[in-house]
Amino acid sequence: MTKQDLSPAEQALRDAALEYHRSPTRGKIAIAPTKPLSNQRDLSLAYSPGVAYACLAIEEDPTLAAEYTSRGNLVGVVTNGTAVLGLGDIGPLAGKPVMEGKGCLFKKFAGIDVFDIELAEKDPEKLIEIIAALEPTLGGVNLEDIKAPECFQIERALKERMKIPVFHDDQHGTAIISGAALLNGLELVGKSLADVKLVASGAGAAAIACLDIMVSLGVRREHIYVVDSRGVIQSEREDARSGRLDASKRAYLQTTSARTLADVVRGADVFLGCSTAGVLTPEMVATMADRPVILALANPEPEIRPELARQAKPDCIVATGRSDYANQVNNVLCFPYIFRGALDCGATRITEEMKLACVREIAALAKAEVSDEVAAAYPGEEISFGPDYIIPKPFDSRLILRIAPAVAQAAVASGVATRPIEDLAAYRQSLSRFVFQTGLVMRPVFTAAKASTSQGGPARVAYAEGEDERVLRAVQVVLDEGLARPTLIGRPAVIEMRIRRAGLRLKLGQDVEVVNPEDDPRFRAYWEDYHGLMGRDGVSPETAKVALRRSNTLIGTMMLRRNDADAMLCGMVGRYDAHLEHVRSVIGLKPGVTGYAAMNALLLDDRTLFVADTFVNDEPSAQQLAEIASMAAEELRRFGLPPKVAFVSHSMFGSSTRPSAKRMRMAAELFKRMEPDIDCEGELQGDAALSETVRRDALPATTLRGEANLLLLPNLDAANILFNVLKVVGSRGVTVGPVLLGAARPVHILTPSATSRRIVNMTALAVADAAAQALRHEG
Ligand SMILES: NC(=O)C1=CN([C@@H]2O[C@H](COP(=O)(O)OP(=O)(O)OC[C@H]3O[C@@H](n4cnc5c(N)ncnc54)[C@H](OP(=O)(O)O)[C@@H]3O)[C@@H](O)[C@H]2O)C=CC1
Ligand SMILES: CC(=O)C(=O)O
Ligand SMILES: [Mg+2]
Repeated sequence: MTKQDLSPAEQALRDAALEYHRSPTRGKIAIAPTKPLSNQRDLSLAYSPGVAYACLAIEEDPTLAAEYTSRGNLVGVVTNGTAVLGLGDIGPLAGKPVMEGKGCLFKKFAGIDVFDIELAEKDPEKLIEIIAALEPTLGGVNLEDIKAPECFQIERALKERMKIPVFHDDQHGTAIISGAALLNGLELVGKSLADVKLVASGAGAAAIACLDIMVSLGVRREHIYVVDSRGVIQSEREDARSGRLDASKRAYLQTTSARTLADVVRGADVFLGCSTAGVLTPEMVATMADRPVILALANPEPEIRPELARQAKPDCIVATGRSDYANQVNNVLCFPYIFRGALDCGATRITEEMKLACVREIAALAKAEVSDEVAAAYPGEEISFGPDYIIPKPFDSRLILRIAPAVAQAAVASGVATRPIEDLAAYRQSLSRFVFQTGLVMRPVFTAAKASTSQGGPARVAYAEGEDERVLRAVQVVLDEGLARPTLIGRPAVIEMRIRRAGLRLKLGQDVEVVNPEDDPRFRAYWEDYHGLMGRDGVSPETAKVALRRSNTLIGTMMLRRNDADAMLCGMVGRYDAHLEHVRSVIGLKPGVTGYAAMNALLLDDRTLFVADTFVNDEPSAQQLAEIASMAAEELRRFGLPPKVAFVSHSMFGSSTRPSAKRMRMAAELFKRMEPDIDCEGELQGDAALSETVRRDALPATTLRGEANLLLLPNLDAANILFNVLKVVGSRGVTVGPVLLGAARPVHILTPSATSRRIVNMTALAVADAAAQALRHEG
C-alpha cells in the first residue's frame, strides 16, 4: 500500500498512525520497575546481595516464582510474522507493531504484563523448541499471527509440553468472539444454528477455529462450505484427491459442483470471512439468503465494507474486525480476559469449557443494559442489543468482570486450576480495580457497606437528584450489588422515562422508593417539621412549603431527620454552599464537633492523597484545622488506611513567622494533643510532607514516619487549587468525594461533575458511615 494509493481520509489516518507510533516515545510499550529504587538500601534489596534470597527460595520451591517475580502476571505474545493481520507473511520485524499493540491491550484491559517476542524462525519444530524453552520466563503464551497449518502443530506441541496456558489468539480468541456474534446475530434474524447454510472464506488459523466452535455451538458440518485461496474445498480438487489437503481443511471437505465463492455463497445465511480484503462483492451478497449475517473479519480491510454489503442486502447484519464500524468482532474482546481468569486461578492450560464460558458471557453481555462507563466511552452511539450492536464494545469495562470469573470457574470445573478461587464474589470485586480506578481504594469501604447490609438489612439512601440519569445508573449498580435500599426524590413520570431511555431494569415502587416533590403524603409532616425548626429564622408555614417544593435536598435532609432514610446524597446540580445550608439548618453537627469541612481523595499513580478542606471553610483557625484533621483521619480509617497527617505550609519547621505559618504550627500541636496515636507533622512544606528524606534533612526528630496521606491546607483556596491541579497532572486524575465531615448524619454533597461511579462510591461510604453510627447507638 503506497501513500499514493490511499484516499485523503486514509492518508490522514496513515499519517496519524505513524505519528502515534513515533512520538513522543518510540513504539507503544515500555517496561517500568514496580519497586522503589532510589537509595543504597533499595539497591541491596532489589539486586545483590538481597536478590539472592529470592533466587534461593525459588530454587528450593519453584512455585515461589509466582510470589517473588512478575512471572505470574506475564504473558509472552509470540509470533514469527507469517500471518500478520491480513497482511500475510510480512516477517517478524514488521509484525512487531501488532505485537506491541497486543501488549498494550493486555495491560490496558486486564493489567497483564507482556513481553512481545518476535522470532525469525519458520520451521515449526524449531519454533516449538524456542518457545518451550521460554517457560521459566512466562506465566502464559499467546501465540499470534502464525500462519496455518503450522500454527496447529505448534500450538498442539506446546500445550503438551508446557505447564502454562498456551493460546493461539487468532484461532481461539477469534473463534470465541465470532461464536458469540453468530449466536446473537442469528437470534436477531430469527434463524436457528442447526438450519443455516454457512460459507467461510479462508481456511487458516482463524477460520478453522471459528468453524470448529460454530459446529460445537450447533451449526451442522454438512451445511458448511469453505473457500481458500484456491477455491471451494471440495472432493474433486487435486489436493483433496492426492491426499495433500491439510487435515484441518479436510474436516470441512464438501462434495459439490460449486468452485468459487460466488458459486457457493448463493443462498447462504451466514458468511464468515477470515481471509483477505474485498473478496466478497455486493453482487455475491445479493445472492445470499434474506437477512444474512456477514462476519467479514479480515484486518485491516474486511472481505466487504459494511456499506457495500448493505447496498446489496439492506437487512443484513454485518460485523468487521475494525473499530470504525459498528459490531467490531475482534479477539481483543477475549484474550485479555481469558488470560486474566487463567492466570488468577493458576490454570495449567485453557480448556474447551473455559472457551465456551467466554462465548456465553460475551453473548449475554451484548444483551445486558449498558453501564455509564460504556455510554461515556461511546458518546452519541445507540448501544442496545440490535443489528448494530450484536457484540459488546471493546471499551466495555464489564467484560473483565464477567469473563475472568467465568473462565476461572470453568478452569476449576475442567480440573486445570492449581489455585482455585474460593470466593468468586470477592474475586469479582477485586477485578473492579481494572475497571474503576477507584476499585482498589474503595474496596474496604464496599466490604464494610456490604457487611452492614447483610447484618441489619440494606440502609435506606435518599438521592436528592433522583431524576438525574447518572443517579439512575448508579442506583442500578447499588441495587445489583445489594449496597442499599435507594429512595429517589423526583417526579415518577420523569424518572420512569429516563430509566427507559437509559435501558435500565430498576422498577419504581418495587426496587426503589420514590418521593414525589409535587405530591407526597409525607409532605405535610415535612413542611410542618421544617417550619418548627426554622420558625424563629423567619420561615413562615408558607415559606416552608415553598422551600420544600423547591429543594429536593431539603426534602432529603428532612427524610434523614425524620428517620425516613439512613443516608443522603445531593449536590449533582447547583452550588455546594446552597446544599450545605440545608444540611446546616436541618441535620446539624455531630455531637462535640464545632463545624463542617470537606475532604477529597485523589488517586495518583503511586499513592492516594486526601486533601482538606476543599469546599467549606475559607480560612480555618488552628483549632478548626485540628478538628478537621481529626474528622478526616476517622474517614481514612474507613478506607483501611492508617492516617498520616501533615499540616502543610509555605514554612518549614518555623522558617517563617507569618501568621499562616504560625497557625499551621499551632494546628499541628493541637492535633498531636487531641490524637496522640496518629502520626502527624507540621508545619512543613509539601515536599517534606511526602518525603521522609526531605523531612529528616530539615529535622531529624520528625514525628511523622514515611509519607503523609492526609494534607491539611491553610485555606480553602490552597486546598481546592492543590486538589484540582493534582487531578490534572496526576495521570489518572481519579477522585473520590467530596466527603462531608462533621454532619450529624451520613450526608454527602457531591459536585455537578460527579460520574455515576462516584455516586456509587459515595453511596458505599455513606452506608458504611450509617452502619458505624448504628453500631455506636447500639453500643
Ligand atoms: N477480527 C479478528 O479478530 C481476527 C481477524 N483475523 C483475520 O483473518 C484473516 C486470516 O488470518 P489467519 O487465519 O491468522 O491467517 P492464515 O494465514 O492462517 O489464513 C489465511 C487464510 O486465508 C486464505 N486466503 C487467502 N487469500 C484468499 C482468497 N483470495 N480467498 C479465499 N481465501 C483466501 C488462505 O488460503 P490458503 O489456505 O489457500 O493459503 C488461508 O486459508 C486475516 O485477515 C486476519 O486479519 C484473524 C484473527 C483475528
Ligand atoms: C485481530 C487479529 O489478531 C488479527 O487480525 O490477526
Ligand atoms: Mg492476529
